Amino acid sequence: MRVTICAVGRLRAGPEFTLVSEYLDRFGKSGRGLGLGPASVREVESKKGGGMVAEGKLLAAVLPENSVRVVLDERGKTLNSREFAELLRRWRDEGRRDCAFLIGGADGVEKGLRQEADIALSFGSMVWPHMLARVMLAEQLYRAASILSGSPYHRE
Ligand SMILES: C[S@@+](CC[C@H](N)C(=O)[O-])C[C@H]1O[C@@H](n2cnc3c(N)ncnc32)[C@H](O)[C@@H]1O
Repeated sequence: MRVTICAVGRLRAGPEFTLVSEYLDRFGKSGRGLGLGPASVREVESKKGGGMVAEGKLLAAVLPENSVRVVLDERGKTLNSREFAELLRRWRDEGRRDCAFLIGGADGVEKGLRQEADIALSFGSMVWPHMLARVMLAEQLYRAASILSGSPYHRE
């Protein structure tokens, strides 16, 4: 199952970019034998303004067809890392070819996209900058692949 992170905003070279690249690379390697990955990033930017609605249209345009959709949203459901890994495993076992994660901009993900998503996933009720949410997602993808492969990276 391929993973696509559809995100508002361009991540320039810097610590967040390095971390996202590193974790997604590790996810790709750990997930290969599990039928998970690779992961890629599709970034959108509304240069003419238009806020959340314009960003929503751009995000919808880059979503892979028939993908399972996960919106990252602080009001969403919190999962522990094993539960997140199980969710990925279930979608993979159901034969889903694509899983898309949506990360919004300063105003969040447009309402329609939030309502249509298969799940809204929260990293806690605090609001994080979108680039940190991207780093955390990339790390949790790698952690999920480590859990499913039985690697000792994840400990409880
Ligand atoms: C600066 S936040 C936007 C917050 C905005 N108030 C809202 O209503 O969504 C940018 C993006 O980062 C992600 N994000 C921030 N905090 C999050 C959290 N605690 N859990 C999940 N995603 C989060 C979401 O995708 C959000 O759209």
